[in-house]
Amino acid sequence: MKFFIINSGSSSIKYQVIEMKTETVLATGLVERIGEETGRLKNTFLPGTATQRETVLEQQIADHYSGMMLVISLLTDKAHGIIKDTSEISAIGHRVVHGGEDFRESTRITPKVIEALQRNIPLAPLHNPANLDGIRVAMDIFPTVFQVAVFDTAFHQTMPPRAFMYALPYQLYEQDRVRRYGFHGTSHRFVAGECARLLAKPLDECNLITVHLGNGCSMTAIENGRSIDTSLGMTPLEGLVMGTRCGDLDPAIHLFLKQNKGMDLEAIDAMLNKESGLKGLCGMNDMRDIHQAVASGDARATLALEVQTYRNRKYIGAYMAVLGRVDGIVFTAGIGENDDIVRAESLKGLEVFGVHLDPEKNRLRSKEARRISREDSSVRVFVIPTNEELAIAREVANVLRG
Ligand SMILES: Nc1ncnc2c1ncn2[C@@H]1O[C@H](COP(=O)(O)OP(=O)(O)O)[C@@H](O)[C@H]1O
Ligand SMILES: CC(=O)OP(=O)(O)O
Ligand SMILES: [Mg+2]
Repeated sequence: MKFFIINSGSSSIKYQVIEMKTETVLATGLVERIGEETGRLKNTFLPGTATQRETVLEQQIADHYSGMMLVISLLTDKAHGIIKDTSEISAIGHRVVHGGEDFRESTRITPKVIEALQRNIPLAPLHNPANLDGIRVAMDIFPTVFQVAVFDTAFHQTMPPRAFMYALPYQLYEQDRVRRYGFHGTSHRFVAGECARLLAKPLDECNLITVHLGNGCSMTAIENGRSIDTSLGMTPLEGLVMGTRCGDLDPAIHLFLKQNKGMDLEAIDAMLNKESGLKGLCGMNDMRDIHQAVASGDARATLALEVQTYRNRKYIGAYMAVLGRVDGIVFTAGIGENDDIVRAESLKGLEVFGVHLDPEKNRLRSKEARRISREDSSVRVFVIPTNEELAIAREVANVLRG
């Protein structure tokens, strides 16, 4: 049983083909720079095996439709492909970023669901149109295949109003659904499940803080297995310091920029999403580059690292206060899984709350889920690799089983 998992972003498409019986990845890839002069498709068949094969194509990719067509022709290539016929795909799973308040669970895609996604476009103008494009293309090419939407927002639908309401005029919530939704839910849910296994405790008895630090960053307070607060907001801009996104900000800065810098709201929004965060502070948004710069004495890179890890620490402290008892803190995603310095800095000073990192375990490089706190740490700390694609595939299997 093969599933095709699609994560269609504003200018990229990530995908995987997974054999579900063994949860083996048959193909994984990324289409980038869609709509630019030269697009790029990188595909890997049988990643991590002795017979791994990589293909890179560089050519113009006008839109998501052409991107998907290119992917499918590669996957079904007579000589090298891993799918002989599109009918071999049993189901397709789509990452959909914003489900609004309409979706608490993953759902089979029907015309009604597509309508609801369209209604939610104003809540996620950058993400949902691209997700819808991915769905439309897949529907055209695989018209008879079962398709499922898996929402970034679904896991956070258990937040209580005190956590999801903004202190704004109530009508904005009532009429326009202005509230915190939270994102990366598929990842937070996945690592929470893995953490419960490491703690040898049922998930619904676990209190956790999950820290997803990738390009986008977010943190979630999980009480008895359910999300009760999270750092991203109505859009994926609030909270932690991200690669290019600012996170928390005084909203009056908008007015200041308009009045003093002559910027319009669109320019301000673009700056906060694409030119801020680590990149805004030091000109680099890849944490590996930032560490190199820090090592060679770059003061702004050092500042960027400090601002990010200080914000992380503040949120961890806040979520400890919200949860009371914390069984585990989990680091995940590109930075969370690989960066021992960010982890150590983010937990600095929390010893007083029972968080004791084991410096050696923290430094150890590994692709495995592991504990990095000392034996006597009352709050255990873990590094757990996230796998959003596998999590989506498992959700698809659930929906398929009904
Ligand atoms: N070995 C590493 N050390 C530190 N940071 C890393 C390492 N590998 C990847 N990263 C960071 O992870 C980020 C990407 O994380 P990822 O979870 O793949 O993001 P996304 O899926 O949002 O694109 C990169 O920007 C980079 O800063
Ligand atoms: C919603 C979001 O922030 O996603 P990503 O981290 O993939 O940009
Ligand atoms: Mg990611």
